Amino acid sequence: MPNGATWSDAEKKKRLLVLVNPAAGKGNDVSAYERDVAPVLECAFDRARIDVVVTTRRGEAQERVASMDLQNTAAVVCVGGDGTIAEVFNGLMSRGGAAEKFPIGMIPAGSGNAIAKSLAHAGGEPCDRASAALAVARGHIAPAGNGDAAATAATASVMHSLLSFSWGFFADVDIESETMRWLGGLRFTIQAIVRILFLRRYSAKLRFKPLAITPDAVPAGKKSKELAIGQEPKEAAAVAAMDGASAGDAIADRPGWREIEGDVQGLWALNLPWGGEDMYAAPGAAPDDGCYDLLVIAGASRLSLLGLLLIFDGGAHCTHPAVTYVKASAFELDPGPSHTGKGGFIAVDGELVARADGKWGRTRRQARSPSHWSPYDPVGVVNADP
Ligand SMILES: Nc1ncnc2c1ncn2[C@@H]1O[C@H](COP(=O)(O)OP(=O)(O)OP(=O)(O)O)[C@@H](O)[C@H]1O
Repeated sequence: MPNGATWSDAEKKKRLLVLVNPAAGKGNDVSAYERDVAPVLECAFDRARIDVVVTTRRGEAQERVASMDLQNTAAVVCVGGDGTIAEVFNGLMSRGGAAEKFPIGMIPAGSGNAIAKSLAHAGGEPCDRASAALAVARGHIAPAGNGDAAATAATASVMHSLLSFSWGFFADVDIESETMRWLGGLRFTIQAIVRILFLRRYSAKLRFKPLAITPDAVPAGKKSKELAIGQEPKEAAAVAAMDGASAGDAIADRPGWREIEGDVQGLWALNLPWGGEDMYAAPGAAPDDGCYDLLVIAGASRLSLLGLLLIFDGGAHCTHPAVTYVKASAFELDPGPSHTGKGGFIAVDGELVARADGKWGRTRRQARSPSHWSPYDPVGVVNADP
């Protein structure tokens, strides 16, 4: 369905599958769905055609979507956070074909809500349940990933990503803050401060294929390239930092690739501009630009990281001396352990990536235990959009 279109009569006769994750955010109250979302959805779909499923465990949303009747369903609506959307997206991608372009409605009810925030920002809408419900009821569909999704060749399995790939500082903050889920989005800030105070040092080898940003290279309709020409001062400053040619060392046997090796503290690769509702992490990112925006932190002191944390909400971190910000069509990460032997997680769309041998990361409790620590194998991430 093109942007701006609304549900056709034929689609309105289909069913709407609503998946409510009661564990998302501070603990999703199903009555909040009934109060804020259901009445709006019922403007477009007959109540009897709306199937509401409250998930009972991790993985259920993915399983349901993997086996649902696509022909008779108009869309899947996620009431949860990025993890819920990631499950639904992976469930659809596992089916292949038309399922890969199946509409997903996103009602922000998680801690980060980065995907919903990015889409709301692009549409000039506020990121809240009622506005998102209205967007679903209107049937306005925007591309959010299929043409630009990463096939993440992680060690244990292939994971498809709409939003992000993170390692080191960024993933540790995300994964280790899950015990503070009751705090909502504040859990990220608190855990980031903890991680800065008890700083871990990591080593890694990061290889990436940067995209040269020049006004001449701007394909029509590509938002991130429009930003590169500079429409908003803050964003233009951030995009100015995306000079792939000056980031990293050239790799002799791989033309066009660069390498950063050594004291790399964290990598956050984003497919969308917002990394959380108040984290304008990658101002130049767009869902359909065929690349990831890489944020690499290397050699930063505690003070420097604290300073970074304070300016993350507006995008100014991109020009910080400790940050390399570059657009890349592919990248490979060979992560080493942290000097404490703890953390060093990899997360895709905020979800922990398990290791291939299953010895570590089989459960989150195991993953957090240093006795289970061993490094990941190298991970390659490519963009599905050539
Ligand atoms: N009934 C349930 N009990 C426990 N976990 C669940 C249940 N249903 C779904 N989950 C899992 O809850 C996890 C967290 O959900 P989600 O990511 O949507 O919320 P969040 O982490 O608060 O938000 P965000 O990812 O935006 O920060 C997901 O990994 C999902 O698989």
